[in-house]
Amino acid sequence: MKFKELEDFLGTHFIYTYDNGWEYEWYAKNDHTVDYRIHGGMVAGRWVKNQEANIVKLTDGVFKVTWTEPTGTDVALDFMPDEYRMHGTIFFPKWVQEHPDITVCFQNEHIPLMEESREKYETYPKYLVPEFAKITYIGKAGQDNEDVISEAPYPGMTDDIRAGKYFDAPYHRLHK
Ligand SMILES: C=Cc1ccc(O)cc1
Repeated sequence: MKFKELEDFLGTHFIYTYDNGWEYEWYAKNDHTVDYRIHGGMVAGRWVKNQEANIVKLTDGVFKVTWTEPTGTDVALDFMPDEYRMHGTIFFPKWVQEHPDITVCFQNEHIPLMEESREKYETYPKYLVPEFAKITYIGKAGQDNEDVISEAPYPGMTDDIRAGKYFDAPYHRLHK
């Protein structure tokens, strides 16, 4: 199916691997909310639900997503799903680069720690990571589906999802 309007993009679940090897999983939960899990890279193991974001259509089939996190990390993503390509820029504060372990958690349960850490440690210079990525999976999860990102990442999870072993046909999580 071709993507054209924002409505086509909202409710879509993606897995992609950045050209630097970092693997991410990301869900356009609704027109102002995103969920994600990080499977590879500097902060592998981190996962987040209900991050407020700005999501727009740039032109037919091209979508831009931007947000700022409790850690002070800023993110800008551009999706070209029909080409199985996206581009992401992550703007990490210095402290996340120096202490990535602090951010590797289910962030929703540790918001005060993120806010304390961004005050306690240094912000600058920021560490910019601009990378293209290859989209390896596109799933039509529907909007506000709490099953899409509902547990911590585990080794082999993205292979299970791609193999159709993780979600049933109505896009609910199997083996709960
Ligand atoms: C820091 C979060 C984040 C989430 C998705 C993505 O592609 C890049 C960064």
